[in-house]
Amino acid sequence: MARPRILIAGAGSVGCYVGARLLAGGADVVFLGRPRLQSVLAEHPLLVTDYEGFRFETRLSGDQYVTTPDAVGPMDLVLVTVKSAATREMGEQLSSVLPDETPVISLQNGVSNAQQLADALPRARVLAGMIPFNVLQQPPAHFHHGTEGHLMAARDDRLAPFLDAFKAAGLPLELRSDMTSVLWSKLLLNLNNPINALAGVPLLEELYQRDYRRCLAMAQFETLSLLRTAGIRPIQLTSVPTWLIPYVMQLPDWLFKRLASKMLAIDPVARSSMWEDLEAGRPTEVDWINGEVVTLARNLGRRAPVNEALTRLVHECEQHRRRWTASELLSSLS
Ligand SMILES: NC(=O)C1=CN([C@@H]2O[C@H](COP(=O)(O)OP(=O)(O)OC[C@H]3O[C@@H](n4cnc5c(N)ncnc54)[C@H](OP(=O)(O)O)[C@@H]3O)[C@@H](O)[C@H]2O)C=CC1
Ligand SMILES: CC(C)(CO)C(=O)C(=O)O
Repeated sequence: MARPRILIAGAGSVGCYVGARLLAGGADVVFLGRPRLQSVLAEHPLLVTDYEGFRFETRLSGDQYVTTPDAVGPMDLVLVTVKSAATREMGEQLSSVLPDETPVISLQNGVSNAQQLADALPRARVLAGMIPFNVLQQPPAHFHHGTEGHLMAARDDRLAPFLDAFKAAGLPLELRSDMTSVLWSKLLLNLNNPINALAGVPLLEELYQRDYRRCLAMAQFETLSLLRTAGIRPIQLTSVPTWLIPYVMQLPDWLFKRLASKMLAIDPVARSSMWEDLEAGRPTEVDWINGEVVTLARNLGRRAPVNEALTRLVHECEQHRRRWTASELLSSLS
């Protein structure tokens, strides 16, 4: 497709970053977002950068950033990039404006957003997607991609015409037939989100402390055991096989740091999206991450006490913000 028209449904960290890169690659992109960011973008350019030195700055016109779905017009592809709590509302808003069969990719964390969107958009072609890397928003409108990995989405013929646009954007999209495994594999990595949010420090600073890593390993071991029972095989998303990650997390700091420089391309400023939510006083996605593990356990007639505890602690933190040291967090989970 020469110049696909792509809607970013939820112009926040992921949406602005992916949308701006698609724009830089030549696609026709419309951002649907809140009036707050619209007024920022009226004053300041949209700037995107990545950890490998990519930089693109642009001024969006009034037609390129809209705040209601009615202003959107026909779209070739929709990327949904809202937080999980906003998925249903976004789906309902889009349902009145999207032509039948429009491909819609959920570029979100968690394992159930695509289904929620499909329920709200029965006439669209909703597909699960996965975004592995971190995007940090810095005022006024700078979105920085701080970790490695590439986009994935469910294999579907309707996505073939868009692959060149993603490639031109420098964000190749891999089509997969095993999205359940892909999404659970990403969720295993996202089990670090609550730990990073509770720690209140950048990802690297957190991961360089063994007791935080031990908390992550506990949550991952618990999840891997449930996935085995459920017959879901994780795929490898980092340079380390997924099943090995919790073992690596338990290594002493000196050894972990040595391995991490090969294993993790993480920018020193990168933080989890859950930290961003706590910082902004928004409800987090903990119910769509650790909460999904608790639900999976319940469906299998089991319990997931570590993920239950992390869910509870994050909800407490949403009410009364506090920082957990590594040893405090470890003893509260042990
Ligand atoms: N940030 C990251 O590094 C990563 C995030 N992810 C996942 O990607 C998804 C998106 O995350 P992220 O980009 O951080 O989220 P953000 O909160 O930064 O972005 C979502 C934006 O959409 C807006 N929005 C929500 N509902 C509507 C609506 N109905 N109409 C218009 N705008 C709306 C939100 O506004 P408001 O807040 O006012 O509701 C917010 O500005 C999540 O599932 C997240 O877990 C995955 C990998 C990395
Ligand atoms: C990229 C990663 C794993 C970073 O924590 C993430 O998905 C998030 O912040 O939500």
